[in-house]
Amino acid sequence: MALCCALRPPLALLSLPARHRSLGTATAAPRDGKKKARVSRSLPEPSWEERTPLQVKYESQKKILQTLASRLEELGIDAQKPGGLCCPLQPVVPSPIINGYRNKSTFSVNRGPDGNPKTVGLYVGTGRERNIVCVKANHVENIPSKHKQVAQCYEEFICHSPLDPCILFHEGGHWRELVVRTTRCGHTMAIITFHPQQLGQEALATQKALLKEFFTCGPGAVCALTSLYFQESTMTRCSHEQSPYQLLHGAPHIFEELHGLKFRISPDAFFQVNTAGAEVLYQAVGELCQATGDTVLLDICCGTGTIGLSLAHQVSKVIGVEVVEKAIEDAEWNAAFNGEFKLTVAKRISNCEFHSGKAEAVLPQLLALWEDARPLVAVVNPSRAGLHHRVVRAIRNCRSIRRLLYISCKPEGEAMRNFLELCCPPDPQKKLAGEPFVPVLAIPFDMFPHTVHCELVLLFTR
Ligand SMILES: C[S@@+](CC[C@H](N)C(=O)[O-])C[C@H]1O[C@@H](n2cnc3c(N)ncnc32)[C@H](O)[C@@H]1O
Repeated sequence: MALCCALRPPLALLSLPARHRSLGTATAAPRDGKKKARVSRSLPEPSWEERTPLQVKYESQKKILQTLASRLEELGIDAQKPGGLCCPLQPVVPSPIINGYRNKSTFSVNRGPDGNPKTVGLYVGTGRERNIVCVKANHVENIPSKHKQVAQCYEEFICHSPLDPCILFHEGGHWRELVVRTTRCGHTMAIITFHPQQLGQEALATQKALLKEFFTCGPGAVCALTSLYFQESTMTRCSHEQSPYQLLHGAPHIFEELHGLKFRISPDAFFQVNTAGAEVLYQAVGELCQATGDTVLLDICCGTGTIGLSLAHQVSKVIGVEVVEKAIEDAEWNAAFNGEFKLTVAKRISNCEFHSGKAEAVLPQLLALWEDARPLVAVVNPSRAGLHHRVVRAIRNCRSIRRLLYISCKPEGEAMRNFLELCCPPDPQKKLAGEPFVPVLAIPFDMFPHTVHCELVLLFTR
């Protein structure tokens, strides 16, 4: 069982291991242990409370760049820069919003500290210690009050339902997760996951009707949902293709504004969880791309097309690739809508194409068409699983790509493997033939205040 990331933050920060509690902010740590020990002796180590979370985050990003530098050295690449980092690390860019910034929250249904098995909230504890409980999210600072209100109403609904919560699939029960998504224009989407177990169509229809009634004319109407979805699911997670999101009430999409553009968002489409933070991030990505009028921008793992569409006016063409079909439909709609109505942008958005499918399947053929063409800049923003090795190979072997921005919320994980494959010497066995990339700049963004996590942008050139 995974801990909900909305609750991880304060707990995780407080329990940071001692190795994360070294000194320093904007300057890199000395490379030799001796010097480091001298620094530690001469200055008392500040407690976590004495340091800002941004300093804590800076330290952890620094360690990631130090790890990358040593791994590259092991491959025979002279990568160590001052402080043992693989490239300069800029200070963490703060989020414009600190509290209540989340536009999406996922609430579980499970036993609370009082024993109530119909508690809607967030998990605390660990599976290994068998001490997981579900606690209400009322005091969690990064979740907005609207999300808490919908969670409270859902709890009220399931508490009055004769059906059981589904805690362990094989033990039966029905009521599962609630996802709440909101936008700055006041839209609220709720998605309820339900385990059908042995229920027939008629019984399912009854539950859906009760849910709709509760949220449209019952006590849940205070939430003023603009979309209410229901998904039957017998697995931990189901895509729309595996089990469709069923619209019970309202509009099929919510809409968000970002950099003056309007974005349509489907229930299963990714959107950065901190919209104001995303604006800051995309602005910086635009600057780091150094695009000229004839640049072609590859937006790999593009979601609803936010990065490509934000930068479309700077480049000759945007090519987006994304695995979630509904997100690609959103991206196409977003391109068309903003192209048609946003005549104020310097160039109308008519230069974007989006491809649906796994990047590892789509990209190799796509890049073959662009080899030796105009300058290509690649922006990759994969999920935590990182890029498939075929994607790295296709990028690496496409000579026109001289500049690559890797955006990652977990650079210490699978992304590290990608960094090494991008930068290692040519390796015929792995079919990594092109010139290696070199990391030249790292900028962390505080996309997730109240947590230990950052969004890291790593710029590579060759
Ligand atoms: C962190 S999100 C970034 C989305 C987008 N760049 C943004 O800023 O909104 C990662 C995206 O990668 C997509 N994705 C995951 N695996 C993929 C794959 N194998 N091929 C293409 N897209 C993938 C996910 O569906 C998700 O939309």
